[in-house]
Amino acid sequence: MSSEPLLRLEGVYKRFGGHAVLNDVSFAVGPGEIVGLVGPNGSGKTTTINVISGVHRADAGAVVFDGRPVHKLPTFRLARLGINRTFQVPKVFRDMTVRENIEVAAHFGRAHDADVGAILADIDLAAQADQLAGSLTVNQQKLLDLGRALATGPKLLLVDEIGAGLNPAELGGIATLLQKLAARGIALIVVEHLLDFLNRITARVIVLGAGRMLFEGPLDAASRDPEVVAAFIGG
Ligand SMILES: Nc1ncnc2c1ncn2[C@@H]1O[C@H](COP(=O)(O)OP(=O)(O)OP(=O)(O)O)[C@@H](O)[C@H]1O
Repeated sequence: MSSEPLLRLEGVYKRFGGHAVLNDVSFAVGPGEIVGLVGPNGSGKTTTINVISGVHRADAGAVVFDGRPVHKLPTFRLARLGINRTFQVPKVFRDMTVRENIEVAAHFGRAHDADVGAILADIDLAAQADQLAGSLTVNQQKLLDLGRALATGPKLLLVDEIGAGLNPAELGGIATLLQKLAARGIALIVVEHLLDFLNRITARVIVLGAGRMLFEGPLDAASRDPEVVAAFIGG
């Protein structure tokens, strides 16, 4: 990790109605680093991603990206700066071809010269380039969702539960791809319930419990941390 992180969350708070969903969340991510974001259901993982990507605005605290505060910027401005994400349920245009999905996404990002062929090869969908996205399998739609995010030329990619419902071979393929992206310098925050999958791609996790940061460090140490164990078993 370089001396200046790419992303810094500083004391981020988010409430929905009377419910405090994020409570003083602070962490940093460097270029090319993969960080796992884990925690029980409802602990605030997706909300963290939604705040970083501009879907929700933090009530207090700051999100600093590439040295500038970005927590008041809308999603499309953040995409142009180099922040993009995937969704738990892939958001592809089902009536467009795979290639068209990537071409459209490229217009919203930083890299207007997106190399569509290279992205299709990365996500292993070159053979399906002219098929309608709606005809793809769930795994392929997740890969296309990732490809759409890549078409914007992200420096930071937020990956929300990409592993759910995939078989071991599909998981292996996605793990390899995420590592390849990190090796190119893209920072990744990976929200995931599948700890074996996370363990393959990163040694560093942040654990949230009821919106608070419970732990930051190696995954194997997290699993021995009493507060983390209590949060997962509802203690
Ligand atoms: N737009 C919203 N309006 C109201 N409450 C919300 C909203 N989004 C999230 N919440 C609530 O915030 C809490 C945290 O939700 P979030 O989706 O961030 O959790 P999570 O850790 O990603 O959970 P999961 O693992 O189940 O996806 C939950 O109680 C959820 O119901």
